[in-house]
Amino acid sequence: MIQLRELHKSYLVQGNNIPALMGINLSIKKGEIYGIIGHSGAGKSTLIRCMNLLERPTTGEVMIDGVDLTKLDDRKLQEQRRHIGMIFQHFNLLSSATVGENIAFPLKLAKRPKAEIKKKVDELLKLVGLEDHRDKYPAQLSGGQKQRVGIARALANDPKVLLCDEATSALDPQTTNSILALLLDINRKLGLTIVLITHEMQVIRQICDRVGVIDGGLIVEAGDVVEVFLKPKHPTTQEFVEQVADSHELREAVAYEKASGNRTIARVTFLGEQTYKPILFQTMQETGTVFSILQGTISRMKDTPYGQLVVELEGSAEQNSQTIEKLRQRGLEVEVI
Ligand SMILES: Nc1ncnc2c1ncn2[C@@H]1O[C@H](COP(=O)(O)OP(=O)(O)OP(=O)(O)O)[C@@H](O)[C@H]1O
Repeated sequence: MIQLRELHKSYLVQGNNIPALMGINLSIKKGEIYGIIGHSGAGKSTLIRCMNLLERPTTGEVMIDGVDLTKLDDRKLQEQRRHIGMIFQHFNLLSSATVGENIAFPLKLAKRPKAEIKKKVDELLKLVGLEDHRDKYPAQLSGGQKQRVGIARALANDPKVLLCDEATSALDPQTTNSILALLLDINRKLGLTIVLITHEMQVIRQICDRVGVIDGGLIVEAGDVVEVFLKPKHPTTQEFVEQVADSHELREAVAYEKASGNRTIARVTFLGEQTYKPILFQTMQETGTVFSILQGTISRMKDTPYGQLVVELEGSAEQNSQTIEKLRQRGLEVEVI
């Protein structure tokens, strides 16, 4: 649905070219939720704004559903932009218009008939759960409700793609969850392709299918969320994964245990169905190994359950390596740390 090829963007600041994107190649499939994560200044906003040419790339291609936006004249670009909805961190609502009028705005711009606009606004209010707020003004709404208006307005022209620019960064954790749940619901109901940028791994873990990590204007790692999350390779990715992994406490526990003897400590990863099976306990029983758990997580990445246990094996060296071998044979990922 979206292909970015060799995308470069520099800003001219006081006569100097400041590079923000340095050759981005990215392919986003129809119907998926693709997350782009990066630190402040990495180029996230520039990248997402290049996807609808709010920001014109210096060089490179922006293909949306087979059309290269960089090659279009202004009129054709306006037309194509109707297929791309966008929501923003600070909502960007018209403060002097009601909720209903904000949602109707893009339909009026597209010169849709009145009856059609009313029907569409009704549908969208229902979709985002704001049926009772049609005549309120943005100032009378909570942050979460404002973002729901932003989402409804972005969907008014039935876009193929929804771009989300830090859409939950101004919201508290509970409201963030409800907006992410709404985005997931819309993605499933409408088959809409969603691209979101964020600096929070939690957002990626909750709703994205795939993720790209941006650092210094380049995608430094990309892949399925499950893969990238469980085996982060690039140091920046590792930092983001640590945000949600209690790594500090773990490092302390591992250091303490290692200091007190020649122990084997392993991180065992369970994925999908394996997560709820007693594979670890059974294997330890078979090899007669005693173990203790230093840290454990059982959670989900979107629809995929996973578990990660850090265990200390207290058997003989032979028992421990036999245990590790058997766990691997049974399909678990085991990393000795
Ligand atoms: N309009 C602009 N003029 C000049 N430089 C800009 C402009 N917008 C962004 N930049 C620069 O481009 C680089 C990337 O900025 P960008 O806003 O895309 O990063 P970001 O990852 O979205 O950061 P943040 O999360 O802080 O918004 C930064 O060095 C920034 O200073």
